[in-house]
Amino acid sequence: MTKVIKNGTIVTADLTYKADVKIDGGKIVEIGPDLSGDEILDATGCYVMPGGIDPHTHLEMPFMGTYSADDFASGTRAALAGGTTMVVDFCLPSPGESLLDAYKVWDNKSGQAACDYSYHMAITWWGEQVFDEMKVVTEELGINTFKHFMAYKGALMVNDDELYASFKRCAELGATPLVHAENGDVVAELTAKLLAEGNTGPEAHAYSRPPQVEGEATNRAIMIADMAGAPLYVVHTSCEESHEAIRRAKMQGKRVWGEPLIQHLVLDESEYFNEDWDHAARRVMSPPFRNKQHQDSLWAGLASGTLSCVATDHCAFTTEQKRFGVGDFSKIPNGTGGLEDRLPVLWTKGVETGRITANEFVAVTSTNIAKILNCYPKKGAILVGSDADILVLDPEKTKTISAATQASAIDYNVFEGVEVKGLPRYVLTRGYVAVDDGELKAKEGHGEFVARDANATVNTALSKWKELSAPRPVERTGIPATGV
Ligand SMILES: NC(=O)NCCC(=O)O
Ligand SMILES: [Zn+2]
Ligand SMILES: [Zn+2]
Repeated sequence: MTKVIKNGTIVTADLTYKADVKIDGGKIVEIGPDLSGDEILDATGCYVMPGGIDPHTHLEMPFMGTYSADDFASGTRAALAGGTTMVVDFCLPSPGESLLDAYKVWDNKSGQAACDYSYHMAITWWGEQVFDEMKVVTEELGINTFKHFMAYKGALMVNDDELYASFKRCAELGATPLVHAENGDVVAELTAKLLAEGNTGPEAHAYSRPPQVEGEATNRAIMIADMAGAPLYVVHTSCEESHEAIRRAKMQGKRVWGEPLIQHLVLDESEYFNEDWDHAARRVMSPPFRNKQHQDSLWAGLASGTLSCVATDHCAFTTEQKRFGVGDFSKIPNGTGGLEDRLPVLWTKGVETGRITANEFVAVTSTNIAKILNCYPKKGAILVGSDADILVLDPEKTKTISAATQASAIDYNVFEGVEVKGLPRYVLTRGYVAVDDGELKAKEGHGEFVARDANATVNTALSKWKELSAPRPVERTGIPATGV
C-alpha cells in the first residue's frame, strides 16, 4: 500500500521546494508534483523534512547507582512524539567488561524500540581485549563510533594514554572517536573542596564544572586525535571555551565536530539557584547549564557551521532518583530529558527567531548527523531510495510543554511551561505513521537497528593524508663515516 504526503513544502538541508512524496515499503519511491497513492497525508501549510536523528541518548542506562528512567519503549515513544525518528544510544561496558557483552545487553533492551536506532560503543577501560574487540564491533556489529569519558573519575573516565591508544585504533579501523570532554581530575578536586566547605546543594554541581574544565579537555582531545590521525566528535559542547577549541581546530583543517544540546542552548545556570532543591537537582547534568554568553556562542556556532549537530543527551531520572543526592550534590544522578522537545524547542527558539534557517534546522537535527555517523542518505534525507523517516511539521501548531502530557516516563520536564510553535502533524518511521494528525500511535518493537559502516569518506581521506604526511627518514647521500 502506497502513501503520499501531498501539498507540503519539502525542506532539506540545502533546498526548499514544493512537491509531493510517495512512499512504498518503508522507502521514499517518488518525489514530484501531483502524485497519487492509496493513502493521502495532507501537508497543506506544512514543511516536509527528514525525521530528526538524536545522536546522543542514554536509555535505561546504568549510571551513578541507578538506571535512567526512560527505556527504549518510552524513550523512542517520546522521540516520535517530537518528530525524532532515529536515536543513537551508547553501549556501556563496565570497566573490565567485554565490549561484546555490553552490545548483547543493549541488543536485548532495544527490541522495544518504536523508531530506528543505532549504537555508539563506550571505551571505559583499555587492554588487549578492548583493542581486539573494537575490530569486531566495527566490522561485524555495524558500530563505527567509540565514546570516551574524560570525566567521571573512578567510574567511566579514561586517561590520556588510553585515549591515545583508542583513538589510534579508531584511525586504523576507520572509526570515529567521541569524547565527553571535561577534565575529570580537576572536577574531582573541585568537588571534594566544595563539599568540604559545605557547598552540598545542586548549585555546587555547576561550581564544580566550570567552562575551563570543558575547554581544556576539548582542546586536549582534539590534539590527541590529531596525533592519532583520527577525526573527533565532541558531545554536549556547552561553552565558548570548548567551542573555541573546536572552531580553531576546524579552521586548521582538523576533522572535528561539536554537538550542543538543546538544553544548553535554551536553559541557563540560574536554574541551579532556584530555592526549590528538586527544581535545581532535576537540572543537574554534565556539563552544567551555562550563562547567556555561552548560549550565544553555541547559537553562533550553529549558524556559522562551526558546530554541527543538536542533540539531547536524553538521560532522564525521576525526582526520587535525583534525591539520592540530598546533602551531597555529587550523588545526584547526572542527566536530563529532552527527546520529545528537541525539535519543537529548536524550531521555536531557532527558526522562529531567525537565529537559524529552516534548512540549517534540518542540517543540525538530521542531515549532518547522518553524514557524520555514516548512515546518509538512508537516514537524514528526503530522496528517492531513502528510508521514509519523515517529519511533517506544522509551523502554526502550538503547545505549552508540560510533564503532564509528555511521553517520557519521568515526573517533570526541564522545559515545563515553554511555549512552542512548530509541531508534528505527521511523523513517519520507515513509512509507518507514528504521529497521525497530531495523535501519537507509536508501535513498540517497530524500530530496527541501523548498522553503520566504518571508513566514511572523511575517515578515508584523513588516513590517506596522515599516511602521506607521516614522518619518514630523509634519503641522504654523503653520510659521513661514523667517528671512532
Ligand atoms: N550528561 C549527563 O549528565 N549524563 C549522561 C551521561 C553523560 O553523557 O555524561
Ligand atoms: Zn557525557
Ligand atoms: Zn551522554
